[in-house]
Amino acid sequence: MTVVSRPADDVPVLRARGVDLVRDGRHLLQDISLTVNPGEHWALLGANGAGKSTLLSLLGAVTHPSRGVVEVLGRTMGRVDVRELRSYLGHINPRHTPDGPLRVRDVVLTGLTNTAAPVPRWTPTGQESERADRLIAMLGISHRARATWATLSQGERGRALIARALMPQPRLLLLDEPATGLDLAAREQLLASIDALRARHAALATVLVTHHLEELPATTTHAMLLRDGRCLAGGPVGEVLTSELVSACFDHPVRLVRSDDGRWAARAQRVPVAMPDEPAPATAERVPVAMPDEPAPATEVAVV
Ligand SMILES: Nc1ncnc2c1ncn2[C@@H]1O[C@H](COP(=O)(O)OP(=O)(O)OP(=O)(O)O)[C@@H](O)[C@H]1O
Repeated sequence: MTVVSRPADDVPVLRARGVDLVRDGRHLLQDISLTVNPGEHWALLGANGAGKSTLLSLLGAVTHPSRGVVEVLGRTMGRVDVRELRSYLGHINPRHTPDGPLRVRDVVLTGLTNTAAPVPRWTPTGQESERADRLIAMLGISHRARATWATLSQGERGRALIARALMPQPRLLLLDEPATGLDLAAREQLLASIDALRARHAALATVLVTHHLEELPATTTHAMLLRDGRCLAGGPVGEVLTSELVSACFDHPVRLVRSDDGRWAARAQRVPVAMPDEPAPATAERVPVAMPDEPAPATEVAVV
């Protein structure tokens, strides 16, 4: 195995060529090709089960392809130590659960060791601690830095996980449905944080998975539409995020609108829905029914 030195800045961050992933004899991904360059912000879109998270795992060097080649930061997967490669990747899973009753700042620091709990006898340097505080401030959660993880709201957790993923100064950030479970305000704050992050780190590349077009940050530059494990379209957002292609991707007629602030909204087009024939109203027949916890209705006894 080759030890991974700091990868060059001018190579594509990610390159997948003709990738298949087969599990239990089933193609979860088929013939996927994708190149992500520094500064590009990709959205992976598709219906439930289309293969988005599976593809993200491949791109994050978590899974190996059954066929084809995945190059992460110019290194071919299978030929390098993926643990070292992963230190250049920030993979954000909103379901990440820290191990133990950790405070937010400690969770953010575990981004350096890529572990669920602080590594025993490891202490961050002064610079690393300062970086954690700066990232926590950038994500707008300084007031919660000393709170325990369990007391955080879903939105605060989402932002803390981004800070955690940014600790090792990654070249690539992978975000798997980061807005899952957020209310409207928390979602908007999260998307604003992602936009600000992208503006501040011009060379950072990101890949964000979602099935809601409303959850795409305005700074999204490219998109790939996945359907049944295959790429339906991929490229600059202006070419891929069209009503026609998104309708084909979700197998449902959708009208896509991009507003002045750069965000997207999808409206399902009205389609006539055939209602099943309603059964003829039954003639009511009163039958005494015993309700739970109630005595059975008494049978009438004729008193003579
Ligand atoms: N390890 C595995 N073995 C077998 N099948 C799997 C495995 N992992 C995922 N799948 C299947 O692969 C398909 C794609 O799953 P994936 O989670 O990538 O979809 P997704 O597009 O992210 O869906 P969602 O939007 O619902 O999260 C699904 O049918 C899933 O059940």
